[in-house]
Amino acid sequence: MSLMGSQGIVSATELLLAGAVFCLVFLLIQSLRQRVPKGLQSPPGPRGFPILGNVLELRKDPHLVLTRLSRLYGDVMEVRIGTRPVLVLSGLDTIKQALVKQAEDFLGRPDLHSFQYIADGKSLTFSPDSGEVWRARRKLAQNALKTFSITPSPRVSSCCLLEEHVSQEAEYLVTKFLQLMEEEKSFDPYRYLVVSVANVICAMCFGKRHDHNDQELLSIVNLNNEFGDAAASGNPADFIPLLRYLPSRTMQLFKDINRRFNSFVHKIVQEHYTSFDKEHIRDITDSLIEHCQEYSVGEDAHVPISNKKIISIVYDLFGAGFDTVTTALSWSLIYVALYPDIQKRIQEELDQTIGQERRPRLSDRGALPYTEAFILEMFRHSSFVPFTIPHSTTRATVLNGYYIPKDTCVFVNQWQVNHDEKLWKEPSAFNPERFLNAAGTEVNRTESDKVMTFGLGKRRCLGESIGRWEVFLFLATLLQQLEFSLRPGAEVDITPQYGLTMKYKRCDCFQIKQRFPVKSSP
Ligand code: HEM
Repeated sequence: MSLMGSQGIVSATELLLAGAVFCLVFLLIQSLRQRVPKGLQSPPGPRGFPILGNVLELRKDPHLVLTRLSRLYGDVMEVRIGTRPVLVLSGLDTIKQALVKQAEDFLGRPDLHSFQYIADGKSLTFSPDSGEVWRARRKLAQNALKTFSITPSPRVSSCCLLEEHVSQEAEYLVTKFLQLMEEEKSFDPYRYLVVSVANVICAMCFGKRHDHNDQELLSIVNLNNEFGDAAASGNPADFIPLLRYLPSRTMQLFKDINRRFNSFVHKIVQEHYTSFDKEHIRDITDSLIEHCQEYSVGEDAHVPISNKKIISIVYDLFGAGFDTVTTALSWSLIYVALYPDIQKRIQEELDQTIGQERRPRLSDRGALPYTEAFILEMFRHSSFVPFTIPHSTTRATVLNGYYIPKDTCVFVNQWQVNHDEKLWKEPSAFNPERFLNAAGTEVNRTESDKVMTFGLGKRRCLGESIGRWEVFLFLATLLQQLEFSLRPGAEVDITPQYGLTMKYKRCDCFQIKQRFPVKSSP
């Protein structure tokens, strides 16, 4: 994620007010910047304007602008956003060097003003903490996700696991799309995808599925879109500190979105506290409450974590768990509709491997190389998460011979890696076969490991497995039963619109055909 955007990040009034005051501050900051040790140099980068830095260049499609600039300045480059220097990393080898080999140096999150409003400043994902408490919370989150996604146990029956939730929602979508097709002749699948995907993470986090017309859930899934837009169009106060003290529409909107999201989750958590029964752990929220009761602050000899910081993990999991997967699925559907031959090949593979008598299961994944290659190409080509969440250096370090001071904000350009001509033949072509071996029977792991979608290293996406499973199972279930196409003559624009996650312009131009009569799954 980056805090720049297509809508212009700073309003004219804010700029004028800021301009006069900050000339002085800028000069002061420049003089206070850490000195570069002898023999090393600062990363190169484009010259910016005083106060604004490179903001004007980065207003529109920053992932493309920074990719272009990286060709001029290299894989380690410095731009300035407002008064803040930002390190921009490109090139798979350089990014691996930073996030994997020098993981501890690049582990932090920047202390951005707006991040304190996410989960009341206790977000596992966005708060600047990257020490022992963050590690312990990340482990707790990983265990909770694992318990409620794949591993049947005496405490969690298989009906509560991811596969069952996804299968149930995918079946709902098949029925709904057929009904919409009869009523409206063409439709926009996004509205239904987002609620189905949200229902999966809701079931895991809160033990509850919502009706597709549930206004409360609909308002929350829409909030998530607004969150992505607001975060991506950036908060000027994050980069020009004194703007925090001036009224700002962008910041007000961002606070509002977070307040509404927090109160939705808070209410559910309170209900869980009231009905909690340690003999019957229903979902991730219960398992976190149980953890709070068993290891309250001070009792856990290793890392004391406050109850608030334990419970707020569910905010991160719920918040991160549906926009990303929905966006991946909506890109998948537009690609199969645009490339009917590719869709046919996936369906032939599904027919040969699974047939029509039963529904796809997660265990089928390894036997469907073309479907997997398609999903990899969807991730690569759309690169719908153009940047990771910003990182920050935890100490002064050296990368590719350049000196990087402590607390430097770092943007990692995933889009650049996925479209790098040095890594990919014809990167702008959509071609799943690039991921298959010559016989077309196996996914080539050297190629698939080059795709950057979930970040890398210690901050790598915590829900990566779940995200990949969900995309696979939703897609396989939909394509087994339905053939997707676009309404003849429909004008579709799939240019990604810049945001936290990039989407194409929504359109109600999808059509479907049932491939064979629906049978219930054994
Ligand atoms: C296709 C689906 C998904 C994509 C493409 C995706 C992508 C990402 C990316 C790029 C990051 C930032 C990594 C970094 O900063 O270096 C991230 C972080 C994260 N993701 Fe995902 N994600 C997906 C699904 C999920 C799901 C389903 C969950 C939870 C259920 C989840 C939970 C998280 C969390 C908690 C973090 C923060 C990790 C940390 O800061 O330590 N994600 N994800």
